[in-house]
Amino acid sequence: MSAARLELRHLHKRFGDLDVLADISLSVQPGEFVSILGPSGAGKSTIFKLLTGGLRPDGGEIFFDGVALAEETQPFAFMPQRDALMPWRRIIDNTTLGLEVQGMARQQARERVAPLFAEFGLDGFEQHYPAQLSGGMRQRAALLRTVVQDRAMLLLDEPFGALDALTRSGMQRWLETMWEHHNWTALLITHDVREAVFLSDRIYVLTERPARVLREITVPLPRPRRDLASPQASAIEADLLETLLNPPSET
Ligand SMILES: Nc1ncnc2c1ncn2[C@@H]1O[C@H](COP(=O)(O)OP(=O)(O)OP(=O)(O)O)[C@@H](O)[C@H]1O
Repeated sequence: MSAARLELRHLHKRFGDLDVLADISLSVQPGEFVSILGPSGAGKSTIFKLLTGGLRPDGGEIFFDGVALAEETQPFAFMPQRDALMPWRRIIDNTTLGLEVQGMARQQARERVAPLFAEFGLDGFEQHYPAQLSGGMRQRAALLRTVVQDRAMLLLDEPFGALDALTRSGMQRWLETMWEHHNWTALLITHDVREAVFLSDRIYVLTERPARVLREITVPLPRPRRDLASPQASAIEADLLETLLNPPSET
């Protein structure tokens, strides 16, 4: 079998006396949508910080396309929990930010992002400021800024956590369509069980801190997943919820 796009082997991280990640091993195949589901404070965002270079692990290894991840390489496009748009920059100039940081001239970056505005539901809002957009539109702008950097893998940290339930459902459908269309490889952090079932090919369930992988499940539902009320989807959701609420006790 060819190498996973991303593989974490026995990652371990502590902050002083606080053991946050006890033992995290997981993998993501090219083109796969994988979620990490876990209780609040378990250490999910810490995993992303280890990937994006903000933190170093105390133990374990990270492989990308079969090669140990080097500090100077950054194959990830990362979208944080909050949209993190700059309020004083127009939407077009917010979406070019990642490219500009990489050294691309603003005009060239604008030419790169402009054709994508329609697909991201932002057509006509290029010259608006973030405060003039809805929450869902801001998240789509943040995702546009993230994906336009053309990195090999997307890291999404609860991208829809701050949205109301209806907007969130619409965004999940939209993201699934975009993921299928663009063939992205994605790793999503969420504590929304239904969101994980809706979007994922596979789900890793973490224990409470210090986090370990409690379960790994495959979601065999056909796509597009329009019918989350189906008995099969409901059964997976109920099973995951039960695991989170009543985790098997440690031996
Ligand atoms: N730089 C840091 N220094 C010290 N402690 C930290 C640091 N970063 C995170 N922590 C602690 O590590 C634990 C895990 O934090 P983390 O943000 O990874 O959790 P999470 O699972 O993403 O939480 P949530 O789902 O609520 O966003 C928390 O107890 C947090 O206080």
